[in-house]
Amino acid sequence: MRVAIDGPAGSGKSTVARAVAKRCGLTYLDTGAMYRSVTYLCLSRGVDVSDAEAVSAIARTVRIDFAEGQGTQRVIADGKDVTTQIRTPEVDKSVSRVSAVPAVREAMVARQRELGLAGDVVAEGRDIGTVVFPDAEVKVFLTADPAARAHRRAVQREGGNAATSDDANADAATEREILRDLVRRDRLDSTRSESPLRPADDAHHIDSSSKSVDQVVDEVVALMATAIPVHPAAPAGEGDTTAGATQTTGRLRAFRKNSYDDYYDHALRDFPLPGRVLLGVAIVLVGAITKLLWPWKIEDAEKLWEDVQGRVIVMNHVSMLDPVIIAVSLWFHGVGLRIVYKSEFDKLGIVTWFFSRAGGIPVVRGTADLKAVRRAERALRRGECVLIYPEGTRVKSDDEPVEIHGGFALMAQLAKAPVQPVAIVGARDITPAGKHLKRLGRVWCKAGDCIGFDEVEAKGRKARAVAMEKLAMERVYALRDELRREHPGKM
Ligand SMILES: Nc1ncnc2c1ncn2[C@@H]1O[C@H](COP(=O)(O)OP(=O)(O)OP(=O)(O)O)[C@@H](O)[C@H]1O
Ligand SMILES: Nc1ccn([C@H]2C[C@H](O)[C@@H](COP(=O)(O)O)O2)c(=O)n1
Repeated sequence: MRVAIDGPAGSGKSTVARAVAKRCGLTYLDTGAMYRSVTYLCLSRGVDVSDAEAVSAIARTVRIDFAEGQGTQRVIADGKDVTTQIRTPEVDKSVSRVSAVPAVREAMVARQRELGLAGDVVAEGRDIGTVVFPDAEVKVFLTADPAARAHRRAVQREGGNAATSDDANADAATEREILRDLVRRDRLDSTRSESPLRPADDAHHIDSSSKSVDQVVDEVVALMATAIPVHPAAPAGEGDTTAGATQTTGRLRAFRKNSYDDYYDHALRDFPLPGRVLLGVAIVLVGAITKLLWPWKIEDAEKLWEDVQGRVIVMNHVSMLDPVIIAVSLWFHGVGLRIVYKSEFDKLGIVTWFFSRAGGIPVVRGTADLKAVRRAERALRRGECVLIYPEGTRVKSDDEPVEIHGGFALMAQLAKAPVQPVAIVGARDITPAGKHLKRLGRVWCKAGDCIGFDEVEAKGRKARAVAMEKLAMERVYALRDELRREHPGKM
């Protein structure tokens, strides 16, 4: 999904775009930083910013990249970290002039599109919704009145943050000067002939003057949740290596410092061999121990492996044994499985290390985590199964209110994959409420038939996804009730 946030200086675009990207697992693209980099290079090389030819020559040859470091996104121009240098008053004064040069814009827009190639991006600037990504699924035009923007910027320049402190003060003279500069820049940015600052016709307008950052972020995330992705994921084999994109092809080599993302984005068959062997050993051991302590059985188990296509397996969640049973069973039948797990588990490095090698895909709960959705979609297209617990967390009693998280239907819909319901009973009894010690006991699962979207009657993509969620969970609970009838007393 592409999210475009445009608006005048100081309206909060960077703050909001960064927070939305973090919350939803998307790449953040600060396009203003790119125009600033060109401006900084001009100033540092003694190039007159009114010399359009000389400025264009720099813009055409510079290579701008973004990298993570020191807790923030770093801006790299021709291999040099310019993150700090591009935020000086000197750059502020000249950047509007530089960014008005058509050849500069042409070069920057081309690089921005390249950086956004992977699709999952929150880009902010002045012309994102109108020029750079006119087909972005969500477009926001963020404004705030000039006085509020000048105050925020003045506080920021003095090392404070108007977003986190209501009574943050700044020197009145500085604030006046910043206000003058902002108004001047607004005028230049919105009246230039080339890609002037203006809202896209289909942009949502948000005035942040009296809203907190969190309120604005919530509004954007809500817009994303109702937007329909229009950019299909790159089919398997078409991964690319541009910044922010995901490399999905090629075997991962052992002992090569592969990142966690490498594991989330690659096919299981491309994982390094030593890791796969180690995982196999762990699965055999865990399978044997759990079978011994809690003899488990899957009724109609062949439904899980007789069909080779990728599918989303949804299941009720009562204990940590639930994913183990499915993972062990599918591994023994050679079916690749990606388990979608809550990113809270990633607080422990060793857990992230193990889950990534085991083919897990982390999801940031309570958000539209589109990166996770895309990863799952690609896995399904490759023929891997995706196991997901729509109940979110373990349900310890039938009286507990349960909220179903619907991302699974979107994954299936995007990948044109079916959804398979599975139920489990007995596992809840092995961890009695309030106790850590496990009890021995039998556990039963039951696999249901795959549900295709052709069984769903609703019209429209969103309505069909919602209908699939409902139908799949009804089937899960019907299977669970069948198991309870067959094995009375088991929960
Ligand atoms: N809703 C808000 N309420 C209060 N302060 C905010 C709000 N949004 C952003 N800020 C603060 O305002 C300052 C400017 O925000 P930010 O840099 O995100 O604006 P911007 O639109 O990206 O500006 P520019 O286009 O010049 O880069 C920051 O210190 C930020 O913390
Ligand atoms: N897409 C963009 C982004 C930025 N600019 C110009 C306008 C600003 O004056 C300058 C710096 O941007 P900021 O860092 O303040 O967001 O760059 C543009 O023309 N188009």
